[in-house]
Amino acid sequence: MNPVDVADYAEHAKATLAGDVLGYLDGGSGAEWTLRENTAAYRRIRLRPRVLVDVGSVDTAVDLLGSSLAAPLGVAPMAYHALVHPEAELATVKATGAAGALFVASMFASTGLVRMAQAATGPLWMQLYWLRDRGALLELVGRVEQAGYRALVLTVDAPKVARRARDLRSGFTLPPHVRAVNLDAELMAASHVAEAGVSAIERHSRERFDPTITWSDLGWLRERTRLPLVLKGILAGEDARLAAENGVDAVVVSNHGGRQLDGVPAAVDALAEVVDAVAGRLPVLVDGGVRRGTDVLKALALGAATVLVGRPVLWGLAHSGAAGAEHVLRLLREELEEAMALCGRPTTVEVDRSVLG
Ligand SMILES: Cc1cc2nc3c(=O)[nH]c(=O)nc-3n(C[C@H](O)[C@H](O)[C@H](O)COP(=O)(O)O)c2cc1C
Ligand SMILES: O=C(O)C(=O)c1ccccc1
Repeated sequence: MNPVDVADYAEHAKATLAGDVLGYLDGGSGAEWTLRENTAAYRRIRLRPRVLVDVGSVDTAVDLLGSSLAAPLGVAPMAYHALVHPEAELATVKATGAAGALFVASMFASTGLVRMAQAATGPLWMQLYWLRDRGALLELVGRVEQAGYRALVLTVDAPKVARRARDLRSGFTLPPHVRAVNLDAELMAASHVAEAGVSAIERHSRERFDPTITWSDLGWLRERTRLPLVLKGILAGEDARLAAENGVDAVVVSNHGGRQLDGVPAAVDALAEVVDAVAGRLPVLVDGGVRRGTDVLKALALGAATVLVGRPVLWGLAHSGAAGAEHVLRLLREELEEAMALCGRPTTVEVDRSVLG
């Protein structure tokens, strides 16, 4: 049967992917409470439509850090797209451009960063973790700048990767053909070996990520790149304010898709606090649990500039490569268009908190 919504793609992935890969993709940390909250929270938010508004044409376009997007949608940075399809990030990058969305490549992408840039037809950002080896970090930043990426996204909610029970139970390790090709061979090797009680991904992050960095270190990176700097993994208003004061250009409200600290609220429930704290000084993005166009509308209403989508894109990629990933993004965009029309808000600038009931 042809998928008609994101839930259909989720079901297809569940029925067809190998158990350990599915567990790595779909799973979260701890008791997976936050993971469940991410989707449950959207279902608790109610919409408040206005009627007899001319919605003969609906425009989903937004501007974000100097780029214009046909839809307020982006692909969240996710490691190793090659786990689910041989065309990997080349397929998802092409799909994203075709859908008019933003692509955020993971530092742990399984495709070369130059090849991703060559396949891109829309804005492309690169996500980074802060490596203990600052030389290696800067060298990577140089290659990212050179390749034409338009922003750096520093993920700050993972000084170490959290324990994920599904990966420990399955003994998940990367298959030999899946590698973080933009990082050095030593780092890559660690992710292929399992060890009792520590997943391969958890271990290499512990060895290579720098858990000591603070706001003052951010200045060091800020001085060494001209690219806009985005912080991903903000959940507190105080941190959003500090971001604005420390030369950061945008923040992503995120709990890492329920994969880091379990027990934090759904990203969408933390959104208003962050939006209010930055008070228009920075664009605020959000990710986690977006599965419907109405979810996108709710996030925009709470002040998000753009919404990032994670797992659904990999479900689409697993289903049918670039076509599936593009269909997932187009579905969300079409559902958003429909929701905006039915809510009586034909442009994104008209979407504010009055949309919420
Ligand atoms: C398989 C997988 C890999 C991920 N890898 C990364 C990563 O390399 N860097 C990062 O900042 N976030 C990573 N994330 C988190 C996503 O960027 C995003 O925050 C999350 O998936 C959003 O939630 P959603 O999947 O419910 O849309 C990953 C998430 C998944 C599911
Ligand atoms: O799996 C993840 O969520 C993630 O962020 C990650 C971290 C390090 C390596 C690969 C993925």
